[in-house]
Amino acid sequence: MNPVFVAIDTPDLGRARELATGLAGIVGGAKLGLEFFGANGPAGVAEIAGLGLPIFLDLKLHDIPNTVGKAVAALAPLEPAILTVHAAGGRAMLAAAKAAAPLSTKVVAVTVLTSLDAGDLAEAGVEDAPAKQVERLAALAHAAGVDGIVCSGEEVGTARDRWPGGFFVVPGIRPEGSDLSDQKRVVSPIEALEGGASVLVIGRPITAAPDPAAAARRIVAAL
Ligand SMILES: O=c1ccn([C@@H]2O[C@H](COP(=O)(O)O)[C@@H](O)[C@H]2O)c(=O)[nH]1
Repeated sequence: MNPVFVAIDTPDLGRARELATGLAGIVGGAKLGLEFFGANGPAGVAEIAGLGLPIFLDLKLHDIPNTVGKAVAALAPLEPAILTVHAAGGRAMLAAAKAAAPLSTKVVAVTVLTSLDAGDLAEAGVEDAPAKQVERLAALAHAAGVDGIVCSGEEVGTARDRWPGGFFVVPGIRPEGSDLSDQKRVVSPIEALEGGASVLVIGRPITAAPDPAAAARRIVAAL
């Protein structure tokens, strides 16, 4: 399977359609997140899904178990290949998400956002390093019965060792020479893959390139 999922972060349905059409056959799937969903809703997701790429619905749900379970049930007709929730929502919330998801959907728990470093965690009252917090939340996600986690490429190797059958989604991917933007824990595509990533989420290095298809081809060819 092609592990590259392109993050289509735009509120513009036409632009999303153009990217998904141009990248089908080059990448393995399309990730649609809050920006796209807020503007276009489930109908927009269904329209992009109709273009042929597997859909990763990255809504990072985080609420009480009943609310998250009902939200996942409401999203179930979209049958996303992957759906995110926040591991910090706790064991019962994670279990409720998994129970409400279609069998074909991988429910993955976001551990520590790749835009955060140790200083950011300390500001939120977490004194441990990101790697330790990822380890803790990965163990919780595993125990709760979801399919895997989202973490950075800096932690995926250890996480994979501890959960060999897990599904590991790695954003914060930056090919040599590309802008970090708001990402703080980044690795290259090949480092993420060699670390044990199941899916590489890559947004701006592809979508902000003058020729997104050529940028995606270069990344996939280097794996
Ligand atoms: O920890 C996380 C979780 C999710 N993301 C999402 O991945 C993409 C990354 O986009 P880039 O343009 O390649 O930075 C974006 O949609 C985020 O919402 C993440 O970056 N980190």
